[in-house]
Amino acid sequence: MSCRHRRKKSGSSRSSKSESGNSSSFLEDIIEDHFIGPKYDVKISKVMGRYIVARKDIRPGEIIISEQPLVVGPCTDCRVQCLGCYKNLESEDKIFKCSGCGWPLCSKKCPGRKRQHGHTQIECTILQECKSAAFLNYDDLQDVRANFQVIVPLRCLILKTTDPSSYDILMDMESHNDIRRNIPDLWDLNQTRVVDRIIKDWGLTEFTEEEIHTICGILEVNAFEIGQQGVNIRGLYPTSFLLSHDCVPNTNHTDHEDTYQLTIRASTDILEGQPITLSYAYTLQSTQKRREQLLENKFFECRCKRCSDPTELGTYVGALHCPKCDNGLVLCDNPLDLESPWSCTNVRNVCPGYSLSAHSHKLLINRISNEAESIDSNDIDALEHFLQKYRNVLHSSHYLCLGVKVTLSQVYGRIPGYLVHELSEKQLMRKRDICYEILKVFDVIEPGFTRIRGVTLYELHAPLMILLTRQIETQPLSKSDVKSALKKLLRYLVEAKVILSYEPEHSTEGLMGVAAKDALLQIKNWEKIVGKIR
Ligand SMILES: C[S@@+](CC[C@H](N)C(=O)[O-])C[C@H]1O[C@@H](n2cnc3c(N)ncnc32)[C@H](O)[C@@H]1O
Repeated sequence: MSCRHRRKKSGSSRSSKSESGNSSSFLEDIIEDHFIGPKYDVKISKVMGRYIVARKDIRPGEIIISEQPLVVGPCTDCRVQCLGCYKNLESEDKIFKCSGCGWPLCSKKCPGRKRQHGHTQIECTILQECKSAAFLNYDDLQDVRANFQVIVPLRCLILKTTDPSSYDILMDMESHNDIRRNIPDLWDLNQTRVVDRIIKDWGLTEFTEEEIHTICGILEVNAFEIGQQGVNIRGLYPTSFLLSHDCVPNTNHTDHEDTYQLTIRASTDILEGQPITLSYAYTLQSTQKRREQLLENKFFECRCKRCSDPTELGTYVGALHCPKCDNGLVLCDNPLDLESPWSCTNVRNVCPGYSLSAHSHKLLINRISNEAESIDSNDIDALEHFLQKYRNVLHSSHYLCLGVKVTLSQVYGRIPGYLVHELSEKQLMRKRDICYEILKVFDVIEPGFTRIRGVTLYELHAPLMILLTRQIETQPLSKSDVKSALKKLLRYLVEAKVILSYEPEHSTEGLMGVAAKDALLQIKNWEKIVGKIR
């Protein structure tokens, strides 16, 4: 959702613990259920509007909603892309243009041409008849990009005649027009880029300004960011928009690479009557950043448990080290107030007292954040240097450190000079320990069967396996020690395989799931030496 519902995407408390892990038998029991009728009830609250709750107890991994989109198309900040299949076209020497309407397509044979949720015949005819391509200046990609903002609103308007019942569902979604109308930057941009383009420039006078503004709001508040491998698209779904936000969500979602079918699964146990939630913001951010983003893009102030707690549920993902005393942590005095100062929480007789205004804190974090973002994600030395440089400023679980650690967990073992069998024992232990650190924090902020957990468990298996084999080579271990180490590995891999099997087949995560299956077979080979592992 435009900070759209993010694809970043628990099990019972049992299944969400990183160290104890899930029992593999529980995981292997999971079978895809064919669902009969909705698993949720719709409720209304004064604060949140409509939201959904579990109609019965729901288990981790269970599908709650799986549905086709009402509409799909380019994101507002997208690159110039094919209107049919959404392939990025900015690196092409020459952009191919649709022979009908003159808008960008990847080729004459684009699979998304004349296809629902691609470049339909009716869209092509409308864009052609209103001579819309005359407003595309191909010498200025920025200008073409800006024009793409009109595509999804136009697709929504087309539904009014082609599929009135879908249009009614869409128009029943929250637009927050009353709030957005009073944000001149936002409203005026929509007016010039979308409303005026459709009505004045293209002459589609059958639509009203209010109607188009409402659609812009509905998209900002309700659209999901979807698409695989750098594809930058958004979609509106008939039921999934009802999930309320929580900074510790209990679901995650995936979308199908061809059909854009959205599937929402429980990541934790959700008990009957409990709200079914997802996070509209990145979970790996501090309370200040998430709340700012939610206010700016979703128009509400989050007051969830995580936001209300200065320690963010004991994870310290926003904490700083005190520059004035040993071991002091600097936390926000009142996280529900964006203007609140930050102070050292050490007792008075230990710390002389340290405080930072909200403004100074923001400047500091933005500066460090820009530095982190400028690091090449394949440059292990630079990533490690960043962690060293800020070890006395940021808590080791600070989201900026953890973001770098997530990158490190995935590049150690994958890039030339650091391929997994080339790693020294120290580097293997580093990869292993980083994975444990990541799991520990995500077990709290994004618990259960989540993409990050699946990926991190997969990343963890390689250093554990190699460390074990190297250890066996240098100092003989007893059969039972080897067996218990393999048991742990097996548990991690089984869980990774289950979680990653939810991912689209050809996505990086989906392929990792296949690799996890192969790794499991290899562990099985050890049974010839140590006996049955399970
Ligand atoms: C995608 S819509 C969810 C459906 C919406 N409640 C409805 O009735 O159409 C997102 C909007 O729901 C409300 N909302 C969702 N989660 C919320 C939360 N945790 N606290 C306050 N408002 C929330 C906000 O108004 C937000 O802009």
